[in-house]
Amino acid sequence: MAENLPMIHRSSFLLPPTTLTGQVPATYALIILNQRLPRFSPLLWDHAKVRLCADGGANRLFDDMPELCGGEHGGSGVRKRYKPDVIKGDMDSIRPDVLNYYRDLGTKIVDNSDDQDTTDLHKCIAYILDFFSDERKSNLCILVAGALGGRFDHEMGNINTLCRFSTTRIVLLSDDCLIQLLPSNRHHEISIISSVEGPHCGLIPIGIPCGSSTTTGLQWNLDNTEMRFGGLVSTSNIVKGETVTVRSDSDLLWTISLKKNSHEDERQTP
Ligand SMILES: Nc1ncnc2c1ncn2[C@@H]1O[C@H](COP(=O)(O)OP(=O)(O)OP(=O)(O)O)[C@@H](O)[C@H]1O
Ligand SMILES: Cc1ncc(C[n+]2csc(CCO)c2C)c(N)n1
Repeated sequence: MAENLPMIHRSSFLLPPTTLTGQVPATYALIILNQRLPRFSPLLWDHAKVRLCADGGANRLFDDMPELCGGEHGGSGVRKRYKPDVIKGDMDSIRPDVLNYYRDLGTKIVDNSDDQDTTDLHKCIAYILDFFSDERKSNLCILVAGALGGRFDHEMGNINTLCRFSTTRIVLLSDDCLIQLLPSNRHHEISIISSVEGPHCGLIPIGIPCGSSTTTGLQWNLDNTEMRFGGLVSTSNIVKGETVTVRSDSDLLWTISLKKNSHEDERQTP
């Protein structure tokens, strides 16, 4: 039964697509939020089969991508190359010039201004789940750029989205770290790509206390350990091996630091 097999996690989306020979690739979708674009956003873009901007995320794509691409083809060349498939949200943050620019390029605009009860990130995830067939959904991984840092209510809203869509693989990313949910109905094998991530990491129960968690591959492993807010949560832990394993009786957040300059290193080491 699938539940008995480990769920494998590997941050391959942080490596250039050309280096991923011999692996069955995930089907990636990218959502850009309204926060400064992480430096590796062009890489995430190249991995993605569908790219969405959540409302004001379109401003960030428009403003930040030319600079991130080193002004290679001038701002307008970069903007045309990085055309989102969809802009979706309640449209109270996107600038009119940005909306008109991408609409004229052919981006689909979905105005959900009538829905003031779910976040723009939630709306984008719902769109992606409708977009892919059941077969492709089984291999789907949604990358969310700009999900951390800045407003704490937004950060918590983004983490809540992981919990609302707990059966979908979603990775929240910032320049500094990534966060994903490890559902308790599976055990987990996290393959560490040490050129781009680690060593700092954390395992955090969310919503409810966690009665028992057991890990391998960390400096401070959990051994049938209870975690709860107000008691122990595993922060400032360190990855020790190539693989971290996690078993737990409640869902946990897994977070790992991302290395600065990792892509320069990657380019130097073929
Ligand atoms: N400072 C931030 N930190 C983390 N995520 C953010 C931040 N700002 C925006 N986001 C994310 O980007 C999405 C789109 O942002 P946008 O500013 O368009 O949202 P919004 O609904 O207009 O926000 P609000 O009306 O609360 O200011 C949000 O749904 C949220 O997921
Ligand atoms: C209890 C409660 N708190 C806050 C909001 C506000 N809100 C939550 S999501 C959203 C859309 C943001 O694009 C807005 C305005 C609400 N509806 N209900």
